[in-house]
Amino acid sequence: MTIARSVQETMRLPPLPTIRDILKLYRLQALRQLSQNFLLDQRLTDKIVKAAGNISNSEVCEVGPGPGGITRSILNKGPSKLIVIEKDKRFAPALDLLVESSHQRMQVILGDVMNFDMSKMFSEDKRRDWEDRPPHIHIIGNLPFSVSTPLIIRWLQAMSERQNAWSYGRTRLTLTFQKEVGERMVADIMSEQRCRLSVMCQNWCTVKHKFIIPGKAFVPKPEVDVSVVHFTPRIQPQIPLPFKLIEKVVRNIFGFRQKYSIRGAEKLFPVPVRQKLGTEMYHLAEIDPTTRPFQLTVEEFGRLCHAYCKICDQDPRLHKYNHRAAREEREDFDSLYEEEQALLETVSQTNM
Ligand SMILES: C[S@@+](CC[C@H](N)C(=O)[O-])C[C@H]1O[C@@H](n2cnc3c(N)ncnc32)[C@H](O)[C@@H]1O
Repeated sequence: MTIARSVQETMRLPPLPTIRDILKLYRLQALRQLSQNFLLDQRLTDKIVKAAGNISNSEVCEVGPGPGGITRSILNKGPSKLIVIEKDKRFAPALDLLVESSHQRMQVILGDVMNFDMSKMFSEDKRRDWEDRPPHIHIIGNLPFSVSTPLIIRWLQAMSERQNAWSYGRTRLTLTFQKEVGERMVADIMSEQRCRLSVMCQNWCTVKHKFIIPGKAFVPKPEVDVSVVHFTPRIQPQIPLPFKLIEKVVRNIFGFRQKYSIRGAEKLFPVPVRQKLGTEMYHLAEIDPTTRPFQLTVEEFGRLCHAYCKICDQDPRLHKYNHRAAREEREDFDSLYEEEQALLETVSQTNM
């Protein structure tokens, strides 16, 4: 037996009441309004933790531990430290029981992970350069879907800015999502599921769809099945531009999924110059305007983002243009383009 393995063996949890017993003991009912569903089957919680890779001697943050099913599987794998972040205070006694059994390795934070800053949460000696191999830090969690999807968008932005847990380097994530959402995250071009989320996730991460957990494995049973997805941040994003800019271009282009992609891209510009600048953007990017959004690779989205930047740099007011807010701003903005509009009208009259 290797030394590492024997350390891991001594780190295993002592016999404990089952999660089902814990739920009974502390009268923990899943709250529907918080979309709580618990995993009671240890083979499944072990499988989620296995999907994270080798976590022994690593520092782990579990988000949304609830009564602690996945938490136990994590502790049994011998991490040097486990910090759990749970919003619902009712789970504190069940989690404290694990703290006592964990050889001082576990800490509970009662709070909302959405606004939690992890930039000082792990040990300093775990920090790695971004270009180096990922640090021995992992984030694992089975959160409600209403939290996990907005959270991953927020974390992609943090990753792009190397903030939060990504100030330690390329921290990996293993998270659950509604099955359809997990499939979208890994969807390739031409696939039915290809969408904004596919491009955003794949731009900053290598994304792996690990496996599906049937809804019936949870208590209470949700309506849908669940995907376990693993993310490793890329050393270089495929599109090396600011998060907000990429998000804006990708969101607009996917605004009309079944139409020519230029239709969504035109919405990036105010009405009077929409067609002209949309055409210019596709010309600069050397993309066929009749391509549909789901046919565009991340690299092609990159060319479109660069072309959009170039056009905005000629008139920086364009950077701020947002067609959704345009109803209120239209008068203001359109007046900026009055001259151009007049010019366009003159040109079209001359051509008639
Ligand atoms: C779907 S349950 C899963 C519980 C447990 N991980 C399991 O697999 O059995 C989600 C858990 O996340 C917690 N949670 C929900 N929103 C949260 C947030 N914003 N921050 C931290 N925890 C949250 C819930 O209270 C609940 O315990």
